[in-house]
Amino acid sequence: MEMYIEKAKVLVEALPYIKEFYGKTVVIKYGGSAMVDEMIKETVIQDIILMKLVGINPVIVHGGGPDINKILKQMDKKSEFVNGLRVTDQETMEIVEMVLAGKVNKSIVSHIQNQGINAVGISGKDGATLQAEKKLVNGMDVGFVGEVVNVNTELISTLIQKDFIPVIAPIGIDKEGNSYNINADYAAVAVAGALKAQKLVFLTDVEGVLKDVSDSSSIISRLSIKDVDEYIKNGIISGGMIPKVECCVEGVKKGVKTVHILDGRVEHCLLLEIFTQKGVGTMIEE
Ligand SMILES: NC(=[NH2+])NCCC[C@H](N)C(=O)O
Repeated sequence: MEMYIEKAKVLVEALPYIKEFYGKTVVIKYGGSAMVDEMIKETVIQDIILMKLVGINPVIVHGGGPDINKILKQMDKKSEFVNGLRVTDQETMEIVEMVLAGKVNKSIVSHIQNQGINAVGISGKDGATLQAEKKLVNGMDVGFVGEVVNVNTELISTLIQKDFIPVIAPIGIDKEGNSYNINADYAAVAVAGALKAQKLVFLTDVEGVLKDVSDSSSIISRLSIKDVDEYIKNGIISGGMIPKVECCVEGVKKGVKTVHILDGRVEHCLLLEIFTQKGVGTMIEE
């Protein structure tokens, strides 16, 4: 009997969160290992479907995974580099768009449809969802690399209303109709902010924000955006974690209630974070 009680407790623990998040939007930035490992990929999709079936509206913004480099290589497309930065010329941009909005995007849609749930894959160009401008990287023009200047939420909102899970490839469009490659983290923040999402969840290849980077058990479970500057100053947040956390702060400032950094290598990290009290990653809030 004991065993059954434990199982019931898991569901009862989830109950207040199912209530709280019912009808709310949760944006998931899907990238890294969670996109590469077939087994993990399947569990991520399962988690998203469970969220959907308990009344949450998931919106997926995905990265490119290793596919872009692989296909550029296969097509023997040599990249030019300016001060270490890859230049996205017209031809490279076309390949990036084919891979992101074609292959990667549609593969995610297939996985969801395989489970009998409706998903629609769009790129940021569809419905002028991600309106972009050229972005200078370290003051340099590196081609068709863009930043989001405005999000038109109409198409995403329509899909949500009709019960489709939107799956968004981070490609922006400018006033002339040019395509821009957008960093998927930034695209996810822009989308979550514009939708005033309940949550933005980053699936990453790290445990979360750690107090001590060499100790994976030292995870900071909750972090207020007020404390971020100090954590950066004293080196607790450092290196590649800085831009990630800055994205989270921006999300909260744009009106997203909580932003989560999760370890996408952990099976069912989404369910564990969203439907338990302690969660498994770092939750960033006001
Ligand atoms: N890393 C954490 N402290 N997570 C707590 C998550 C709490 C709750 N399940 C939520 O999603 O809002």
